[in-house]
Amino acid sequence: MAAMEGAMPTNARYGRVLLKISGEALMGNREYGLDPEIVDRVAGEVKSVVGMGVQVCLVIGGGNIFRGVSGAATGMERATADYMGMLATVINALAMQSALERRGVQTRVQSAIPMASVCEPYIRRRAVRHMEKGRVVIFGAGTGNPFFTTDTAAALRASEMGCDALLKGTKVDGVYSADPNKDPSAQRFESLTHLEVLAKDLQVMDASAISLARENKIPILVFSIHTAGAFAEVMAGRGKFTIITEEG
Ligand SMILES: Nc1ncnc2c1ncn2[C@@H]1O[C@H](COP(=O)(O)OP(=O)(O)OP(=O)(O)O)[C@@H](O)[C@H]1O
Ligand SMILES: O=c1ccn([C@@H]2O[C@H](COP(=O)(O)O)[C@@H](O)[C@H]2O)c(=O)[nH]1
Repeated sequence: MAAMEGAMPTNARYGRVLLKISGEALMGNREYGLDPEIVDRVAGEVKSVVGMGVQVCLVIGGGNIFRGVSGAATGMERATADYMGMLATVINALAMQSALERRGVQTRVQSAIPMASVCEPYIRRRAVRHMEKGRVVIFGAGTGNPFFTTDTAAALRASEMGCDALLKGTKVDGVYSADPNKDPSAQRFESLTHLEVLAKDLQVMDASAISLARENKIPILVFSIHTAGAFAEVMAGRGKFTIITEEG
């Protein structure tokens, strides 16, 4: 378990985690973009977990601004649309950086697409060092490659950072037998194996992200980022979440 320099995690089940936040979850009731109150509240949740002595890194989706598939549906070249989606994730990363720093949390944004005057480029060892120093690292621009998603970027960065767990903070409180927003009779799972998620084709996270987490033996915890205090509760093994592990 990774521990922050000079601090031991208290109450936390994991020493270093990656939190993936869906872009749409930061939109609130708006149709597009960011709700500053929600961004601020989520920053508060992250601060609480940093306060537990946990090393935290973040990947934020871009679905509140732009998704490549939507651009492609209007006739745009898919790769170009995907680059627009990746740029959207950098906007969200900068908004979260600002919210965290207003709360006194030290951060660094690293982008998979270099943009020298805006943030650091992604450098794996440098990101690890930032976390060891207690800084929250926010990874922008996904994997840097079109045809991927930020779920896969989250599993990739969690693997590269040697994270003990990958948490997905989204609009639903766990993994269901079907999309609960579309099927009110969907049943919620307490635990699953990575293979079960793949075999049942549960769409809460991309199959490539699940496979990568499975290969690297990283547990995935899915919870609602809208429940106040949920991130810290999940880190302490309490509250409502679905855990996906090798054993289930
Ligand atoms: N079996 C399932 N269990 C739970 N949620 C599911 C399931 N199938 C589909 N979903 C949907 O997946 C969503 C979670 O992914 P979400 O779209 O929020 O994140 P994302 O695509 O990674 O982020 P972004 O909004 O940035 O594109 C939930 O809101 C839910 O509606
Ligand atoms: O590695 C990546 C990550 C993302 N994209 C593009 O960005 C958008 C937004 O990401 P979400 O995961 O949907 O929130 C995505 O639709 C892709 O178009 C990418 O190309 N590569």
